[in-house]
Amino acid sequence: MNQVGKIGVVGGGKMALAMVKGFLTAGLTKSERVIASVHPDDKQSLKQFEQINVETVVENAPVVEKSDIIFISVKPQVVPIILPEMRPLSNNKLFISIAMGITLKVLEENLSSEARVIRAMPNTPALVRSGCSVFARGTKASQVDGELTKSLLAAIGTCEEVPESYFDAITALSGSGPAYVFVMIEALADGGVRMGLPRDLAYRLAAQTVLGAGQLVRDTKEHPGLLKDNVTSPAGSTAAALKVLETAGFRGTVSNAVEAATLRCREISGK
Ligand SMILES: NC(=O)C1=CN([C@@H]2O[C@H](COP(=O)(O)OP(=O)(O)OC[C@H]3O[C@@H](n4cnc5c(N)ncnc54)[C@H](OP(=O)(O)O)[C@@H]3O)[C@@H](O)[C@H]2O)C=CC1
Ligand SMILES: O=C(O)[C@@H]1CCC=N1
Repeated sequence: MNQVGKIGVVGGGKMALAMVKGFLTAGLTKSERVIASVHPDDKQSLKQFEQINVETVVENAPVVEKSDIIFISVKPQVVPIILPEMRPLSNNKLFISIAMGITLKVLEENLSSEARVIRAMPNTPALVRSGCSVFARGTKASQVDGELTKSLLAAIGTCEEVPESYFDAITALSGSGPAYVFVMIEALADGGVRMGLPRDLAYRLAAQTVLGAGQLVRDTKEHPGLLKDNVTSPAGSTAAALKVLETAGFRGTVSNAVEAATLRCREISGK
């Protein structure tokens, strides 16, 4: 635990809170070694950081000054506002930006030339240490910085180093992906309720079904199509359901959703 320096969070919102709670649950750091800037208007985040005994401040400067590793977790539109504030304090600090669409080039150009910068893309299941994250290193970030980032993000799920060119598609797939899956879980449960199940049972079964199906793909490494075939009995109920999904363009719709999110990331990146 001692090797992880003091962690700062600039923009203590939903994703930052999920990560910090994950770090604390993983025993990677202690609440007194974390500091977060939280907007006074974001009363909910303020309360939640206070509940986990993390020091909160309204200014970003003290976060940078007091920390070794600083997570940039404001919305992409706010990044150009906060980088100039942080620049004079950013020498020799490690910055890990999780902001959608904000490139390493933009981060490096707007922080001190001595700042070490990493771009990461986590997702909200980090809260329960089942997230998946990727990261890419900037020009000044060393292999040791990469290993440190990996140790932090791997404590809250899986973590891989990837080329930065993958980031827009990854943001669209795994960054935003939990939202698509939550819609799926809600829809599965709604269907069950429509067919007469109690709501709480329907949510429990829907959540466990998604979790189990994901684990089956991950652990067996079988093709998802084969696993789908294993569920689908000839002239059975699954085949009847799949016909409805295929007729409605389920696959194409999900795939198009990933494309739409990727294009939005590219737009933010100015590509
Ligand atoms: N949510 C997710 O699943 C994921 C999000 N991300 C990225 O994480 C970042 C944050 O997203 P998310 O947590 O959802 O958003 P939130 O809006 O919950 O968090 C951002 C926080 O930054 C605060 N803020 C606004 N302006 C400033 C400022 N000038 N200085 C300091 N803090 C400020 C906001 O306050 P206020 O609300 O008052 O404006 C808010 O509390 C985004 O860049 C997003 O792309 C990445 C992966 C997944
Ligand atoms: O919706 C967004 O812009 C962010 C990026 C990934 C998840 N949430």
